[in-house]
Amino acid sequence: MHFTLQKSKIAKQSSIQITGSKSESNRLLLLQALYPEFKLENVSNSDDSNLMTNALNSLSDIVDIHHAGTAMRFLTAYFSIQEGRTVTLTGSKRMKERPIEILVEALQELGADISYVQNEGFPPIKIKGKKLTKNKVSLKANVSSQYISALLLIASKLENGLELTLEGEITSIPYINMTLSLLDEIGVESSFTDNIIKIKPITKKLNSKTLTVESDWSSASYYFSIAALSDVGTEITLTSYKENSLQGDSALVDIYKHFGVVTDFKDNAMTLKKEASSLEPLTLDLKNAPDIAQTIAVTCFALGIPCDLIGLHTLKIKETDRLVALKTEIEKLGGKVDITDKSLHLTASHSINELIPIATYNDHRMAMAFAPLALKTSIVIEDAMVVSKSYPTFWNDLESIGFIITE
Ligand SMILES: O=C(O)C1=C[C@@H](OP(=O)(O)O)[C@@H](O)[C@H](O)C1
Ligand SMILES: C=C(OP(=O)(O)O)C(=O)O
Repeated sequence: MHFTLQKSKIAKQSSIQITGSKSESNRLLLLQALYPEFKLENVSNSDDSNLMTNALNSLSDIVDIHHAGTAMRFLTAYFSIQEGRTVTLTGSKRMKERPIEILVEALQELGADISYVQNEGFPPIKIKGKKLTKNKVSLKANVSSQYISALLLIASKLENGLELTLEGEITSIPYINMTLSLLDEIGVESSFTDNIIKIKPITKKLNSKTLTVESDWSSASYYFSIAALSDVGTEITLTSYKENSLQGDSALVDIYKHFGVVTDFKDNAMTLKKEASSLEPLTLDLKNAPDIAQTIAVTCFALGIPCDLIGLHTLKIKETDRLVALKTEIEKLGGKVDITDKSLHLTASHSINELIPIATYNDHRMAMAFAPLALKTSIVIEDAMVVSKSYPTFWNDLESIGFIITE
């Protein structure tokens, strides 16, 4: 379904409630399956978190996690330790192109029984759950942090815990720290020094408690972009956010100062306020926050700000090759983009072509990142419902603040 977004103007003051972080939810859902003694509040309503919940509750021997990358990686580790159970873990066409070999090899080294059903190194995989007795493994850390988080999430259930050596430059580190912080919150001890992570095994029942998931910062990024493109004085309040977040995408607060967006935290909410700003070029390394690259590139394009985004080496193995997708769609709209396999350079442009259909490539973040452009010109978003992967109520929320959207 294509959505047309008429050139819109948003309310001077508005408020939005986004549900819990998809990343935190998918970790905590898995941990809850391992340790049923704790409860969760503000769990993400995303497709990916629903798929995670269903997969953890499923008794079927085939589990299909569609486009959900974290679910694919985390469940590979989870099913590896479900003794006596055999599961084939599969996903969408794109998921079958997203590499999983580094994680599979690490689990195999720990003793897991995993085999490839179609192509070596990629889903679908067949996992025969068993007790893993080894506790030391090394893996490449520069491809996806999700492999590392997957191992950490099951580590406290291994009889000797886990000692993980990370080889090479570590990518997306905040996501690894998020995993360790959540483990700490439920009572699992760990250490992370230099490139070695150690997790202690848990032998007794954990203390029961309720954990409240903080709202999703990657979803919040679209409101930072909307604020940046709005009139000076516009305020958007987003609830259930804290200043000291576990989510690396909270770097948005500093990054969007460049675009005149000032963030105030009060009573469990943050208010984004647009102030006057200049059009200085922007250079950013996003290796710690890859999911906000599309949002930032489109903000720059909309404001006519040139930018150099580096540290984007993980983007080509996400829901689509996000570097190619960004270049293709921004250029359709009249921009000029140069990419390598890990960077994007945007040349400042001074106009945006109207009503060009923007392709979304089964990537929720393509649809959401381009939507704020409607504050500058009328746009068309193809397959607009892709947003449900992480933010199912995105379009309703945009309408509630003044966007005019028609099918
Ligand atoms: O662990 C996580 O929850 C995630 C880690 C990141 O992936 P990479 O480590 O592959 O960059 C991020 O892009 C993804 O959306 C969520
Ligand atoms: C990359 C993402 O998700 P995943 O890897 O979990 O599919 C994302 O949400 O931007």
